[in-house]
Amino acid sequence: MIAAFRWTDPPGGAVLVSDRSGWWRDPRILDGLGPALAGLFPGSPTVVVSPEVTGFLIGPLVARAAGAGFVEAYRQGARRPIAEPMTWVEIPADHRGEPQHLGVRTHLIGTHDRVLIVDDWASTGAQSRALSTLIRSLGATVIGTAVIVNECPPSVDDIRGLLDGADL
Ligand SMILES: O=P(O)(O)OC[C@H]1O[C@H](OP(=O)(O)OP(=O)(O)O)[C@H](O)[C@@H]1O
Repeated sequence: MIAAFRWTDPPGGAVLVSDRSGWWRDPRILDGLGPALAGLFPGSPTVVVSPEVTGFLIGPLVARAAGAGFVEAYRQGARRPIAEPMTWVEIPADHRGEPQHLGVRTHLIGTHDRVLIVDDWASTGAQSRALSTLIRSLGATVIGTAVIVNECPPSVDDIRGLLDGADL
């Protein structure tokens, strides 16, 4: 996975950005991601929840491996309004320092659910923290957050990664 990852220097950009596309491009890595991420936490989730947009790629892979369903967590303002009733949570500042809201269709998560949050990357842990709050507000249990790269200090919530920031 390390060989398939690159830091890129976009034109006019002040900072390097991560190019994770090599992970999805490699059939062996793509095939292994779901089981590897599902294996970070013992126990059987009933549902995987992932934030837009890269989470929509990773989350279903993990759900398949875990025998769970998948629920999208949308970013407010990123698309046309969703017709069904939504439950939203505020993120005061994401890793870019900008506020945002994440929301799920309320009827898709209930008190019987054990939820695994999945994403490609945890930087500050803000999205994981906010999604945990949202899921608990619906009465469900949060198993933890599984990510490919975890840059958060060990003290930040229950986030587990396949790699940490130093690996890249
Ligand atoms: O731990 P945090 O500080 O909350 O940061 C983690 C988030 O940052 C990235 O999202 P990004 O905004 O780059 O969106 P993307 O999925 O569209 O790449 C990544 O996909 C996580 O969702």
